[in-house]
Amino acid sequence: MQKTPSIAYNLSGWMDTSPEVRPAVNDNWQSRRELAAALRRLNTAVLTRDVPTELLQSVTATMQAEAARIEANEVVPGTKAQAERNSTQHGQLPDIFYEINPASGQSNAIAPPMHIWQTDGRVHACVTPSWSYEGPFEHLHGGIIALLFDQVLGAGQRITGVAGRTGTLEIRFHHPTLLNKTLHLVAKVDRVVGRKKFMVGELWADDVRTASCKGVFISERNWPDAIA
Ligand SMILES: CCCCCCCCCCCCCCCC(=O)SCCNC(=O)CCNC(=O)[C@H](O)C(C)(C)COP(=O)(O)OP(=O)(O)OC[C@H]1O[C@@H](n2cnc3c(N)ncnc32)[C@H](O)[C@@H]1OP(=O)(O)O
Repeated sequence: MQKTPSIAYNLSGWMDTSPEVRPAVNDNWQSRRELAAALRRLNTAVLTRDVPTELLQSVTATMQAEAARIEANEVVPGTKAQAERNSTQHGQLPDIFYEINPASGQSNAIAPPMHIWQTDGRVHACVTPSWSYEGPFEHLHGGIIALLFDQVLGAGQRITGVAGRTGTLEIRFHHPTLLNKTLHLVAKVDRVVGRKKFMVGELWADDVRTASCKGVFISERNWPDAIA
């Protein structure tokens, strides 16, 4: 009988402690990072070029064929399944989380990607959103700002030693946020009350604070101690 693989649901080591993006854990993840970067580039190019219809149709046919080649491989859906696979190719839970998260995942083409690190009791992040994330003319979409805050405040709560889910996010948009510019986010724990972690964060473009956020993250009653 095949033994059920067990994993430690421990995310320690997931977050960097310096502004440098860490190298991929192996060639497979490095290749995924490069593919994700190519997909982001393609998406932004399609959105920002006056492309002839025939070229669009041709590229679509190519991409459909390429998607089918990838889909022909074994399905391993989601972070948990990938971690439980427990193979050297797939890495451990913190590695997988680092790569596939939709806000910060280096290997997720949806992610801008934002880079997050922890230092001095705060969580910092930087991100350069492209035209793919446009909301109002030439500016960042507010829903993307919410995504960035959710991730940064959500990452910051691990300073308390216990993870939790987002209960409430309250965002104030002070100024429009430009695209194609490196933005900085910072978050910290404001206070902890029972299972509730009250987080605060800010989004900065140069010396302009364009948005600020308050978030409540709530630990589950029976959350495994290892997850932090
Ligand atoms: C996903 C896990 C990742 C783990 C690794 C993390 C580390 C790596 C960083 C990654 C960063 C990712 C960041 C993205 C994180 C998401 O995106 S999570 C997804 C979005 N959120 C959800 O889906 C949450 C859905 N809601 C729920 O599951 C449940 O409502 C909750 C939030 C767990 C609370 O349920 P509950 O435990 O039954 O709460 P309950 O006992 O009724 O209330 C407990 C206390 O909280 C208060 N409360 C309840 N709900 C709320 C609320 N919505 N707002 C404010 N207060 C509330 C109550 O008033 C009560 O307060 P007190 O009476 O004690 O003063």
